Amino acid sequence: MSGEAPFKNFGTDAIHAGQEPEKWDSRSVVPLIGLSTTFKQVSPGVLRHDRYEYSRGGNPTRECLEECVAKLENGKHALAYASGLAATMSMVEALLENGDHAVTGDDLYGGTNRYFNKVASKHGVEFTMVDVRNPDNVVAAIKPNTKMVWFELMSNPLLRVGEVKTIAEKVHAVNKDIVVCVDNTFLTCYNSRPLDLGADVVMHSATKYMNGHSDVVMGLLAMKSDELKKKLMFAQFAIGAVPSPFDCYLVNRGLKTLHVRMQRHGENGLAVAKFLESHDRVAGVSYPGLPSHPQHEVFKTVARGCSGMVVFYIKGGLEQAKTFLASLKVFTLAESLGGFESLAEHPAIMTHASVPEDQREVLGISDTFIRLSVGLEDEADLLADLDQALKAALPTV
Ligand SMILES: Cc1ncc(COP(=O)(O)O)c(C=O)c1O
Ligand SMILES: N[C@@H](CC[Se]C[C@H](N)C(=O)O)C(=O)O
Repeated sequence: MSGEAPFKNFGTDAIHAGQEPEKWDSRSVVPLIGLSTTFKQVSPGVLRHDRYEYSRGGNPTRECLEECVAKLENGKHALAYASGLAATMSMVEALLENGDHAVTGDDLYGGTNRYFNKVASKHGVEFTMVDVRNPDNVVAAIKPNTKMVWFELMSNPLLRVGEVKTIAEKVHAVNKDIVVCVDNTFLTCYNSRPLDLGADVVMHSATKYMNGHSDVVMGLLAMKSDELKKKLMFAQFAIGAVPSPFDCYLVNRGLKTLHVRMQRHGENGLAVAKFLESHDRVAGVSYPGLPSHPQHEVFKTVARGCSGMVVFYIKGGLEQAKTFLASLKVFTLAESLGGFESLAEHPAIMTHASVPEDQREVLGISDTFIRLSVGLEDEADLLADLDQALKAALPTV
């Protein structure tokens, strides 16, 4: 799978869409960083080209990024936010009211789970979490007041696959007004385009692969519908969880190499997954790009390739997991993912500590469960590092 040709013109669009030098009086080839918070009006309430008024509502550097993302997602519109969670919150604020209901995946990034169930629920929105591996579970959870379905295409942390096309078709057959939102942080539009598979909105924590350099926190939403864009743009302006022009500049720059980076992340991810699968200190590996993944065939229908996210269970217990993580030299023990550098972490203690313990137990986010974000380093160095750390954790098998 990994290595297949990307979507047509992907690299060219990543580099040129929304970046026209003619946008700027100076004909700048690289977009300028527009720091001004406010823009001179022609007369009260009349804006030049009907565009910028105040930077929360629109900013030229942010617009370059948003146009590029819309193109890469094969959407019509994209909106940028101060973080992935700010994008998620803006969706809920824009689409749900007190008394409304949403169906979500049960395997979600811990912070999304925390936001839905501990924050948004306080404002009268009800959430039902289901295992989206079976699309019928989503349909069965729909109520008359359901307004949104939300799941991760490749879930964090278990790397379960949400069958976007089937889920969107079945949900829309019940009620075409239910907004299906897919968090595609783990795969990106290089590997899958949920809008083309029937989703209404695609969401990213751009903090991860979309920026790819672990130096910006940002969220993105993309969509085809003008009506959804209008609602979401109003919420973006009215709530104000927007990114800085400098961060927009950086993510826009990161996108220019998305296709090159994702190709290598996919190659290294597959190599690591295969290596771990054959390692005698490893109890089990999950990587949707591997034929052994229970949803490998389904995965191939929703994605063209996989990323650098690999999860596995180490043999032994918590002590062995901790020793493994402490012994790594090329991989860094840290939260987050999708950057050029390889990271390793312990979801139960780190990224998913906010998921209630009973839920973690049901899902299998146990003491021996380890998540890797495989970066762009040389494959041989990554494999050697994993090997030495596994042997340090389990000197004998
Ligand atoms: C899959 C996924 N969605 C959403 C988020 C939230 O994004 P952010 O940290 O940019 O707010 C994260 C990580 O934080 C994530 O891993
Ligand atoms: N301690 C943070 C966890 C941040 Se996790 C960041 C990223 N989504 C990942 O999965 O690594 C918290 O929000 O509790």
